[in-house]
Amino acid sequence: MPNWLLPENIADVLPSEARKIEELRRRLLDNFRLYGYEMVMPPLLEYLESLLTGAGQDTDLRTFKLVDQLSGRTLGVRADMTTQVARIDAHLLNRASVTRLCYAGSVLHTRPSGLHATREPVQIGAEIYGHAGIEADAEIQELALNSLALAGMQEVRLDLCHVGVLRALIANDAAARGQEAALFGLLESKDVPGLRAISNAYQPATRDALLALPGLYGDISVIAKARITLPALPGIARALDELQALAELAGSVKAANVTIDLADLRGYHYHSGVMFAAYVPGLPNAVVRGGRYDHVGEAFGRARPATGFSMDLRELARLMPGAERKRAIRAPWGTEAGLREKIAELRRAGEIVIQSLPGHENDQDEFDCDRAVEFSNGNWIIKILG
Ligand SMILES: N[C@@H](Cc1c[nH]c[nH+]1)C(=O)O
Repeated sequence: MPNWLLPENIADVLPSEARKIEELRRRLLDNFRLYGYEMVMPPLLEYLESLLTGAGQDTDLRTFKLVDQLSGRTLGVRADMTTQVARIDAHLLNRASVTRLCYAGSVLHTRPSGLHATREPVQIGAEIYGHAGIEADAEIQELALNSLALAGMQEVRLDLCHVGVLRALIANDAAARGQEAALFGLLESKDVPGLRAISNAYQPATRDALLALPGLYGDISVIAKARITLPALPGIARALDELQALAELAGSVKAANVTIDLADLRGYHYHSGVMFAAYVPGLPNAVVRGGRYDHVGEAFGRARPATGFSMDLRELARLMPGAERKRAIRAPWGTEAGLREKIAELRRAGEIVIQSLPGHENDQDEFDCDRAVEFSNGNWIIKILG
């Protein structure tokens, strides 16, 4: 095996793709700033216990582990920056007010999340801490949809769900308590026979509700149907009200097609309330995931309401149309003051100027040199190339 082969689902990013990713990263971060989000840069590695605090078993399985030669302790490479940002909010900032934070950076996954998925996504996201009301979720949802629009995504499907429905059902039935993980798993895979088997000993109302959840999928009318089908527990009523408010809000954004899926709890292991995932044509996996996770701050010793979203820049950039080749100016190699001054002036004006190294006059692959700097009648001038 040649020793320059890369591991499976790990790849180099070549120039035109790298430029798309970087331009999108800048565009999204600049937009987050317009909403008042402050950027933070958590470390790539942390002690494993801190990295996995509040993160759930799913994150544990996705985390690469290694031994720290300095302390002898186990370190983890981040698989998701969201909980790191919650740690920053809980411990380092220690603010009592609302805090808006954003981030962008590589994360590593031990296993790809799909057949062709990368194990090194470039995660970008935004989080709000300190507000428990639906208004924060509404802002996050708007920003997520807005980010997809900035990435040129025209057709977006937004799936909304709420972990509060299942939690309320479990809390209300002694026989179901302690079986939360199994129930989440069965609902994730929409395993109705499995749900039927596990719920044998539950109250009939809990059982009927669990068996109804996989069918509570569709447009906003599902919420009204759920109000009739599911038991009238306060936790369920609250969850359905929140879903209704967010679905109406998202429905008013043009190009977003909203669906409700009360059994879609895939990949949400630290979330505590309303959750969403956005899908675009051409990609089976969600391009954006987000939602409320009020208990993670508590695991860090400081309870803070939290909600946010994140997405993979690599995947988004791949869905965008190919970047056009950038127009550039070719200049000869040389050290004369006049030439150097001319080149500097053009670059100050935002032009790309590429000096040809001797013997490599036609090498500029990514750039379309439509002009050239030339010496004519004692001056350095720009010549349009045909
Ligand atoms: N980081 C979560 C999404 C999220 C961000 N903030 C809240 N939830 C994920 O990757 O699924």
